[in-house]
Amino acid sequence: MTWTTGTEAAVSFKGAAKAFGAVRAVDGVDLEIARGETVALLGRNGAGKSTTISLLLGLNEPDEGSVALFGGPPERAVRAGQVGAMLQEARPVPRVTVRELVSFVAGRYPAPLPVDEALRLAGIAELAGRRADRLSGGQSQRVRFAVALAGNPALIVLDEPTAALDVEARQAFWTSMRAYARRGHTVLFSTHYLDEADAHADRILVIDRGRIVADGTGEQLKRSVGGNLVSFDLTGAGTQGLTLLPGVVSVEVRGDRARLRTDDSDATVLALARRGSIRGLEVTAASLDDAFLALTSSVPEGL
Ligand SMILES: Nc1ncnc2c1ncn2[C@@H]1O[C@H](COP(=O)(O)OP(=O)(O)OP(=O)(O)O)[C@@H](O)[C@H]1O
Repeated sequence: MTWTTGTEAAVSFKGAAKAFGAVRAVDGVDLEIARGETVALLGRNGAGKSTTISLLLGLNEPDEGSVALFGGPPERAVRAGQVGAMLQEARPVPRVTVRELVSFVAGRYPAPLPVDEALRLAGIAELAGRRADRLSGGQSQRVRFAVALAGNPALIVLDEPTAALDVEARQAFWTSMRAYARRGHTVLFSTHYLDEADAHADRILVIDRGRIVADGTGEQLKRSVGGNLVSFDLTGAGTQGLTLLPGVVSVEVRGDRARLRTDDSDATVLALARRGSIRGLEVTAASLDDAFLALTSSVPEGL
């Protein structure tokens, strides 16, 4: 079957949209993810990450547009064992051990990983004999990761995979995920954590109100919103004309402090000096957090 070994994108969305009543959870997404990429889907609560993932897995049908995995319908790729998923809500399976659970899932795929390898990769070798329904939240999460890996799928989709993990487990998780990605597999994970997206993805997709509002590396996203932030005390002076200063991309005022996003901080600072506005002056590089806040709206849907 050529479509399993072809060169089509691992993931392809064309104008995909999905609404729940008046809420356009996914609002016209065009997206291609190449085989072997590790991609983070970053967005606030309710931005549309889980809905995008459910369209991708064929759990929901788009109202408009189309979604394809490896050049075919998602259900076909899922049935062919090309996709492994770790979703947010999953009920533990009662009365089976972790090894039995992972073996059962592996057995449903055409070319699974050896069960011990899946357990080891997910960092839960020592939990193999434990009952899967008697684990802590973090342990259960790692079991779900092992379940997602068990079939050795070409594409693995992880919805907020580190949400319940402590710092150590989180690090161990990312080490495992990177090891899996290095085998040439495609990984898509959603997260609220900018640092995780920056550290562990080749590419970050920022989603806001169901739309992809930015697509690039962490560095590219930082640059796209203006490289530096210049802040200073207003000390009663007005904010008039700040947006017109050289280099300034945006102006934000918090209390008595102004923050200018600028793509030419030297020119901005010189112009501020000419205005006499240099009290408490500070120039910092824009962080991914700044980029994220600039790219996404702070007003919840519907307001
Ligand atoms: N089954 C549903 N019925 C009605 N509305 C829904 C449903 N699923 C999602 N929504 C709405 O669609 C929007 C996007 O939700 P989604 O769960 O995709 O966001 P998310 O980015 O995954 O959020 P979170 O980070 O909180 O998990 C939200 O406004 C949500 O309330």
